[in-house]
Amino acid sequence: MINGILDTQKLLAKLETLLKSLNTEQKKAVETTKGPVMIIAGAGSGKTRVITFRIAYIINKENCAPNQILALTFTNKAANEMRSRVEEILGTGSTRGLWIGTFHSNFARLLRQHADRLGFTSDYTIYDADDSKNLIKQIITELGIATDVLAPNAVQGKISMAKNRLVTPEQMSQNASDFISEKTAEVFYKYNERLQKNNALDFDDLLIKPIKLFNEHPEILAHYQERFQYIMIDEYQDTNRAQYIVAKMLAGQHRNICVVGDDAQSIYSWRGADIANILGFQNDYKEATICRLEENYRCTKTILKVANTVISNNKEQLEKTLYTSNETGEPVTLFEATDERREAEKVAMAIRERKLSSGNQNSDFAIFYRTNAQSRALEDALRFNGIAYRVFGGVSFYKRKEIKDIVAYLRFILNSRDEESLLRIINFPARGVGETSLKRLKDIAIEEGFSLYEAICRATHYDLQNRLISALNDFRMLIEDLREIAQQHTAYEVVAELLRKTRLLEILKNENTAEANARYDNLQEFLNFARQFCDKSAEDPSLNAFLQSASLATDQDNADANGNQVTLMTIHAAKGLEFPVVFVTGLEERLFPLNPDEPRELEEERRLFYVALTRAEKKLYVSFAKSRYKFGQSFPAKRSRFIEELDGGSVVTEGGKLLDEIRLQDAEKSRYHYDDSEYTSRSNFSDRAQSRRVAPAASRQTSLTSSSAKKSAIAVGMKVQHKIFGTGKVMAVQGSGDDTKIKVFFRGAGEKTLVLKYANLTVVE
Ligand SMILES: Nc1ncnc2c1ncn2[C@@H]1O[C@H](COP(=O)(O)OP(=O)(O)OP(=O)(O)O)[C@@H](O)[C@H]1O
Ligand SMILES: [Mg+2]
Repeated sequence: MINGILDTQKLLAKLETLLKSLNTEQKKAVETTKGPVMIIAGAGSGKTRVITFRIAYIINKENCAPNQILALTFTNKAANEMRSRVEEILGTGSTRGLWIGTFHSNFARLLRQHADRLGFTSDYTIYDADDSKNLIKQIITELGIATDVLAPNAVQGKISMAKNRLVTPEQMSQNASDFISEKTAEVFYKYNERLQKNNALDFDDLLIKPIKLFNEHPEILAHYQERFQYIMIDEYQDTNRAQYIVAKMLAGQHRNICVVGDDAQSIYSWRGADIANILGFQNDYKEATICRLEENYRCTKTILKVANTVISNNKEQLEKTLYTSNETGEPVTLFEATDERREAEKVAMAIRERKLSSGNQNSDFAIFYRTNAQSRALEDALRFNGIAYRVFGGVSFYKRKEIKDIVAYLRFILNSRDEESLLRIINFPARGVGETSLKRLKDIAIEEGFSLYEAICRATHYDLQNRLISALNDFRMLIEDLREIAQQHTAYEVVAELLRKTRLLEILKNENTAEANARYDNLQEFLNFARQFCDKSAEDPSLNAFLQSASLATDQDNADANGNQVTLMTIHAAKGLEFPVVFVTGLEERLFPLNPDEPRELEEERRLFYVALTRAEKKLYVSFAKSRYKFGQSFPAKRSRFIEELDGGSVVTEGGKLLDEIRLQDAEKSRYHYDDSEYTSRSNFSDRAQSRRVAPAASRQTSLTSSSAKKSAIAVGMKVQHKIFGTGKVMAVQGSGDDTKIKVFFRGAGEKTLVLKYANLTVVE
């Protein structure tokens, strides 16, 4: 007992210290727990920190059970961080039952409990964007329309947008005025029908089905309204209409809703995010307390100044003040490069230099780009310089073929109505169920009014080849066995058993090609994920929970999965994060801004630039190239208008120098075309790297692979490594034997002539 009291006192003292570490406005936001609260404030002003403290404060001071709090974050990673921060404050286990996560994961969980009310089972499958696109493509084909007339991508975009705006297929059809829009509405209708039939929900459904559920079953809404006494939403500027409505519904009773965001960081309007939600909040909750956070704790004065200067060019924004008491810091460095490879080299060199001069380590650096394709040249240069890095986004681990195949098995084990998954696995690994057999089975299913799987289970009743019947029987037994295992065992055990029974690992191992080996590794990695998941989620290590977490993994997840590596990501994925040193690359017209013609899009691009700049704590680099490869061809590029906006046109302001521009040196200009022939081989090199890419979650240590010195075999064009000068390319070889001299162009140190005998070079493969 005495211990308990002491603990309580200790905890109170801890909370008091924490509250003291907040500024007045932040403290007000934490302590105003009753009634609606809105914090719209600039980058790095502590919005996320306020939400985190608020959760701890409410659990402790308001004596609120964690399961009465709903906290909505933009990524799973942010949710995990918040949860562990609260546990640091209140102790291990103190957040048990807390509903914290993305809209998608919280509502996927809620829907699981009430899926039957909507005609789904709790084992429903979550279709990701690729699954949805495949289904849409199939439907378009079934309607007898060519996919170049009705492009699946475009249709998918329209359907998703409609869903997010709560537009039904019927409404879309009523508003349709031409062939394309009529057919889009028809596909939309059939797509929903097919999802229902497959017992599947897409990402958008996870947001809109709760609204349907609440509208049709007011008693369920009332239950959650009563339960969630406190609701908090981070990154509120990027919520869409459906998210806005569902939050409003849930807050209907207690009205204790706290939203934080920054209109200047709204970067998802292309996905339906609606800035009007901020204005709507004030209308819905006239009594709302508005908090203004004006001090930025993240950036140097210089970085904040350039970010503020840039964003002031936007017309549509709420008035805000943002200052910092941090040091002035270093000027922003601007690099100019001849092409994207040189740009990438400069980034890599700057990282190397900084590691020596400023004591930074790899994990201090982040490199941002506007589009995923840009990461290639950067990856190449980092690898060339022996700098370990990780790429987030791009082709995600879960989208790899072998992983999707395994996931399809797991989905189908739980949900035998999921025909998309069934089609993926029925002949994988090959069991002799070819296209013709499948067609025959589909016909039987239609004739008899069965699902495809029912037809498979009753194969013996039909006139089919014996070999086929036996293959289908084996398949059915495999599925039924695994289904039984899934009912009593953890996700890890199911995955392990699935791999064993299908002999997939063995098959890949025997194949022993580079590709098969990569797949083998990925499957092993997937098995590791399953194990980690089960260790982490002792509360619910079920297959269902594992699949949900795998389906909802975002680009940013596992961004902190240890390892001292440089981070590479798109700016969209960088939201909410911070790094000591940031590189914003590719500042070229029509790349960043991507589409400068449309004023509203230009403003969104500028907000994106603002997000990028404000991720930096100490040092910021921006760069552009004068030519860039696109579609296999080099195109001239023009310096982005955003560069001129960094310092408002003047290089020196009263605060000192803002921008340090490093222009092309003459030597660089003259070697502009020196090794264009090399491009092909280098891009092949990066192709290979691309295919070796592993998951955001899988570790991607890179290192320079070097063979032993092969002095005698040295030749022009080889890449070599020198102890002091780093890596370089052999430009010329003179003389022979002990007198052999070579001329090497080192990326960092320039051209050097060396006596081969003493140079102690290593050939880099
Ligand atoms: N009162 C404070 N004292 C010291 N550091 C603070 C304070 N408030 C916030 N910070 C620190 O400032 C940084 C930015 O905080 P946070 O990420 O919460 O800002 P934010 O407003 O959510 O930023 P963004 O708009 O980028 O999401 C963090 O490192 C945080 O720990
Ligand atoms: Mg934040």
